[in-house]
Amino acid sequence: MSDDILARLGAIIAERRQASPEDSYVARLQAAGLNRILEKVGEEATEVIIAAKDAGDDAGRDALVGEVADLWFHCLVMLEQAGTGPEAVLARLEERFGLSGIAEKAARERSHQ
Ligand SMILES: N=c1c2ncn([C@@H]3O[C@H](COP(=O)(O)OP(=O)(O)OP(=O)(O)O)[C@@H](O)[C@H]3O)c2ncn1[C@@H]1O[C@H](COP(=O)(O)O)[C@@H](O)[C@H]1O
Repeated sequence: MSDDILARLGAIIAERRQASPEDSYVARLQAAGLNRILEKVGEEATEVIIAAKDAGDDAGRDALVGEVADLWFHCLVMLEQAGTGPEAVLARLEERFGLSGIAEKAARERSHQ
């Protein structure tokens, strides 16, 4: 089922701490460490931007979806490395749901005065 795919993927990424880098791409990234993971997040973000510029037709949109999936996946690996996971990000989005970005920014600026 796709509705809990982020949670399921987060759980697999955490389990890969016990896996061998020979057999698992995630374990290989974890063994390589934070800088390598951040390098991958940066590469994937750049690929998303390039794909978004070229997403004017079905093939382009499909390529963009694939690049965003790569970025989300590598962000999950980064979150696990930092000791957190997708549940925390989903909870944050849930908290913000329905709150206009403009209203949120205004409230933040008032609290800093
Ligand atoms: N969702 C993904 C996923 N998305 C992308 N990728 C990998 O991320 C890499 C993307 O990097 P690039 O496009 O830069 O390709 P590359 O040149 O092969 O990468 P590098 O050599 O630069 O590392 C590819 O190797 C993809 O296979 C993923 N690898 C794993 N998963 C999930 O993670 C689970 C655990 O994976 P393993 O740890 O490999 O078992 C899998 O079952 C999947 O569900």
